[in-house]
This record gives sequence, C-alpha cells and structure tokens, in this order.
Amino acid sequence: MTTAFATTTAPVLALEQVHKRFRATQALHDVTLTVPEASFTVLLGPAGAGKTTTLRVIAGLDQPDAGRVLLAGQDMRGWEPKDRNVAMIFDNLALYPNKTGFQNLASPLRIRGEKSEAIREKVEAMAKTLKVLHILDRLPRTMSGGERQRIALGRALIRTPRLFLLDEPLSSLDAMLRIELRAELKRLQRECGATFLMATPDYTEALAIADTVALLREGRVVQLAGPQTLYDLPADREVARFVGAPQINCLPARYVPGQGRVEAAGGSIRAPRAFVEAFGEAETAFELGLRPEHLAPADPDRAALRAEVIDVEPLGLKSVLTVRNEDAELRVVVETATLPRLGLAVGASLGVTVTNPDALLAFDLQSGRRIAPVQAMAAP
Ligand SMILES: Nc1ncnc2c1ncn2[C@@H]1O[C@H](COP(=O)(O)OP(=O)(O)OP(=O)(O)O)[C@@H](O)[C@H]1O
Repeated sequence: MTTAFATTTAPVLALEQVHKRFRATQALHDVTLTVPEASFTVLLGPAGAGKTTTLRVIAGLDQPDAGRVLLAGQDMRGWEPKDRNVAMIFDNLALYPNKTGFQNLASPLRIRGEKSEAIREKVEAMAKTLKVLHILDRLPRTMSGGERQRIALGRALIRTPRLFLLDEPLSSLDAMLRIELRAELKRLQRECGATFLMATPDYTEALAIADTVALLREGRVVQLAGPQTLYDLPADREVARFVGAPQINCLPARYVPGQGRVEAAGGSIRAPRAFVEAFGEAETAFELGLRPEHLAPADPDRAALRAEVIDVEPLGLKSVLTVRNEDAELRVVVETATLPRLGLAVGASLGVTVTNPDALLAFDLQSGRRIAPVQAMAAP
C-alpha cells in the first residue's frame, strides 16, 4: 500500500514548552518534542507519566495551559480536533458488531464519500497488508481477538491523516499477538511513509518499534534518543532501571585516580577510559551501573570479585543468576547450557568478572544523572 503524504519543510509535529495542569496534578511540564515526517516516535513512560495527556493535547482534546502545538509548522491554538488532520487510535479498538470485516474497514472511507471502486481497492490493499483477506465477509463475533484487532487497526490506518496518535494500541492483546502486531505496525508505517506517535509503558515495545523514543517521567521529557542510545547511554539511573530486563545493577562505587581503578562490591576493576575522562584526578564516589549481560562467572582467583549464588532464574536460552557477597547483590546473565558445567546452582561460590568495561555507567550519587560516559545527547 502506498500513500502520498505532503512534504513540508517543517516537522509534522512540534511541541514547544507545553504545560498542562489538572487541579493539583502537573500532568505536563515544559514538554518540548519534535516529530519528523515519516518517523515512528514512541512516548515511553510509566503509568501517569503524561503520555495520554500529551496525545490529547496534540489532538486538541485538551488545551495546554502554556506552550504551543505546531502541526506542519502551524500553531494549532484555537483549532478544533476535527480540523487538525490527526487520527487518534485508542487501545479499545471497537468494531461495529453488525458490519462485516469489509464494511468495518470501509466505514471511514464511506463517511468521507469516496467512490465504491476506490473503497474496494483500498480495503483490499489494507486487508492484504494485515493478512485479513479471508475474514472480510465475516462479522466481528466470528473473528478471533487478534483478527478483530487487525480489522480495527486497519480501519484506523485506512485514512491518511498527517499524523497518527496511538495510545497503547496493543495493550489489550496477549503477548504473542502483541509482538506480531507491533512488527506489522512498524512495517505499515514504513510502507505508508506515515508519521506515528505511539504511547506505551512497555520499554521492549518502544525499543522494538521506535526510530526515536521520548522518555516521559512525571510530565517531563527526560530523554529523547534512538532506542540503542536510550539503552546504552541512559540520561539517568531511573531511565537505566526502566529500560532493560533483568534490571541494571546499581551499586555504590569509588573511582581511585592514582591507580585508575574502580572499587565496588568488595572488588576492583581497571577504570574504563570514559571514567578516567569524566573524573580526571578527582577521587569520586558515585553509583556504578552494570548491566547483567556485561557480567560473567569466572575463576574466583582471577575475577574482580567473589560471591555466592542465591538464586537461579531460567529464562530458556539464558538464565539470571542472583549472586551476593558481603558488599553487594548482583544479577548476572549466563547461557543456561553452561550452568551444569560451571557447577552454578544455589549455594555455589563463584568469581564475577566484567566482560565489557566500556559499557559501564556512572551516575551522580545525589541527582542520579549519568556522569560517565560523558557524551552529548546522541542524535537518534
Ligand atoms: N482529566 C483529568 N483530571 C485530573 N487529572 C488527570 C486528568 N487526566 C490526567 N490526569 C492526571 O495527569 C497525570 C498524567 O496522566 P496521563 O493519563 O497523561 O498519564 P499516562 O502516562 O497516559 O498514564 P497511563 O499509562 O496510566 O495511561 C496523571 O497523574 C493523571 O492522574
């Protein structure tokens, strides 16, 4: 399916210092965000972060207290939702129960007064893309949940607004279907050249689907970055914790400049270059961020630290070990197949080594902001 979208030099959407308060709650605080044409941007954040409010403000369903919403460069102040040429798709994608799959898909086009032939063509193209050609003659009650969701998505996507706003559109689906449909959403967006802004609290969904992620927390954009940057260079400790499973290990640490070493969890490792650059000659206490996949079991005599296994969580191909010593508790990801050979079971002693020192993160003890690696916010 191809659809021509008008090209303008201005981004499809720009939010400029948007504020929104609901009585005691500051739902949005100084939100500034740009969404370029033909991109897939994800608003990621926990419940109550302000995702839905952001989408509603863009759609014109809520008015900002301050700041501007620009669509294709045009200030939307005073514009009715229906005149903004944006489509908002919610999670409860209801279908008309008495209409067939075809009629449901066709309804937005019929409302717009399109000709029958054009409608048939567009519906069939959409049905083919979403793999629902075989159920076009059926009523929703005879479809599976996933089929209904596809028809509903197709009905929303069959129009060609300049911006699609999707509010957790996959949240009511089971895990398998969600993964399948999110890949299709991405493909649809790419093939149509449409511009999507999607809200989700699920970081795996955001990482899998987004070109750019805007991480919202308590009404603020905490980080705007490509998915990999968000994971590798989180703006602060909370972002690092929110993005990634098993969760990143965060532990008190000290940088010792003379020796160029980092001490943590009762052990010591050579400081990565990024830390030397960030800390210079200053002995510094900080919080060390260690992703579980950057740790590995090792010979206790040669490892950075020693610990005891207190839990083993098998996850199929990989397992998560929780290990503890007097100073710290850490999660370590290992290949499940290696567990018996290494004798790793609850109660076993082991050494733990850092496999990728360049991936270590340092956070400020007070503010939690990342202090190493120092890197300008990378372009997504
Ligand atoms: N109409 C309203 N009246 C009062 N408070 C509101 C209203 N709408 C939203 N809020 C509050 O504003 C904050 C942001 O809400 P919002 O629905 O935007 O969050 P969200 O990130 O979409 O959360 P969720 O993932 O749970 O949908 C919350 O504290 C919420 O309680």
